[in-house]
Amino acid sequence: MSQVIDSLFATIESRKGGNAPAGSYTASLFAAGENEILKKIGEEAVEVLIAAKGEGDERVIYEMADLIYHSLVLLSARGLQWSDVEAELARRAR
Ligand SMILES: N=c1c2ncn([C@@H]3O[C@H](COP(=O)(O)OP(=O)(O)OP(=O)(O)O)[C@@H](O)[C@H]3O)c2ncn1[C@@H]1O[C@H](COP(=O)(O)O)[C@@H](O)[C@H]1O
Repeated sequence: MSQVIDSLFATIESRKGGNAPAGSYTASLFAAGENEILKKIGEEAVEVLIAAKGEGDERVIYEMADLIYHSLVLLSARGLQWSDVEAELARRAR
């Protein structure tokens, strides 16, 4: 599972710096800036809540995937790594 996130994060990183393929949504988010990324995270978080309160597990999974993707874009925009989050989770493990 971690491989899926590692691979997605690497793709997100590759969309930085002007070498993204035409039509890249990730590149458009980087171009729009951190406030826009934060806005998307807020929207996606609300969509997870709405799905969990009444739309069923399939929608929860779908919206959570959107939330995780946008969270990875935020990490990348801030120069952070997915491995930073993994390290924090590992630190908490008991
Ligand atoms: N995992 C994602 C991913 N998850 C969500 N999104 C986009 O996030 C946006 C979510 O927007 P909204 O919530 O407003 O929802 P929407 O437009 O109504 O669409 P829904 O997703 O809700 O159906 C949509 O445009 C989705 O396509 C993603 N866009 C890209 N990726 C991955 O990122 C990588 C790079 O993609 P590009 O930058 O587009 O090349 C690829 O591996 C993609 O699979």
